[in-house]
Amino acid sequence: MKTAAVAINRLSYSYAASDGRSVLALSDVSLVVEQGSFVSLLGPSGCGKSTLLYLIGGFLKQEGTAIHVDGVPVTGPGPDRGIVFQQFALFPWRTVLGNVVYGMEKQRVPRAERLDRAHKLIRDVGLAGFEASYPSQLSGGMRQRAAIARTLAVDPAILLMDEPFGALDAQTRGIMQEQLRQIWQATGKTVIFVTHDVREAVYLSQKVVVMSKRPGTIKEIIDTSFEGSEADARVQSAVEDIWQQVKLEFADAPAHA
Ligand SMILES: Nc1ncnc2c1ncn2[C@@H]1O[C@H](COP(=O)(O)OP(=O)(O)OP(=O)(O)O)[C@@H](O)[C@H]1O
Repeated sequence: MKTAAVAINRLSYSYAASDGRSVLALSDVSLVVEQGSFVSLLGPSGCGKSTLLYLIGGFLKQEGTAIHVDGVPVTGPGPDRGIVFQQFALFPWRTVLGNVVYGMEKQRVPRAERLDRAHKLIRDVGLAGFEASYPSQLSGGMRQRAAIARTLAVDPAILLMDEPFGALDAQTRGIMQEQLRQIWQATGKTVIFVTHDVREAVYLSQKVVVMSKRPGTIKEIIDTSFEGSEADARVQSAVEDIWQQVKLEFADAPAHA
């Protein structure tokens, strides 16, 4: 049996709003993400998808021990969890190569090894030839590839992705989805992927977690690991089913606070 990379047990989370009240963003969320699996979080705007991702990443603090990564309670960020944001979080003053080696410098990986690893990753994400370019000289898709390479460079066991392709045009997005799928299959990393796009979620993931409107709860977890000759038809029918679920939540979701 696969072991749980992430186990969440009855997690609730509130933000302190500026008027002193608190905003309940997540309510009683329980979820197991198995090691090496690809799970998408889907739900209406403001339902707490990013909040859940940041809590798993340890970037938001929570009291208690509702989240475990490999059996250890999350108390803060760690090198076992890498995050990719929608807006390409690259250092503008560093080249592509400089960005990709950054985390390895912090980890004191020897220079020759970090350059080797960086060059390989840059090739893997299709950026060979752009090592010396600065982020401002790259297209959106290229920047996001560089950001993915930078996150992969420190070899996190778990990749947390917050709408990583949300800002890309449809064609680039399709190419990036295919590349991510290949990276996932080649590396066996656990991926938790936030998206608004039902088709993207079904295409990429083994499981789609549908969340309710705020306060976010888990409405349904749908198995989408289709293989074989029926796969295409089953993807299509899963997209339609999940879309129906999500539509109900979107229909009466409050405006994003
Ligand atoms: N710093 C904050 N202070 C107060 N409330 C917040 C804060 N950050 C988020 N929220 C609220 O918490 C709820 C969940 O936000 P979150 O960004 O996790 O939702 P989301 O599902 O990722 O939304 P989207 O799909 O629009 O990105 C929202 O109602 C939001 O307004």
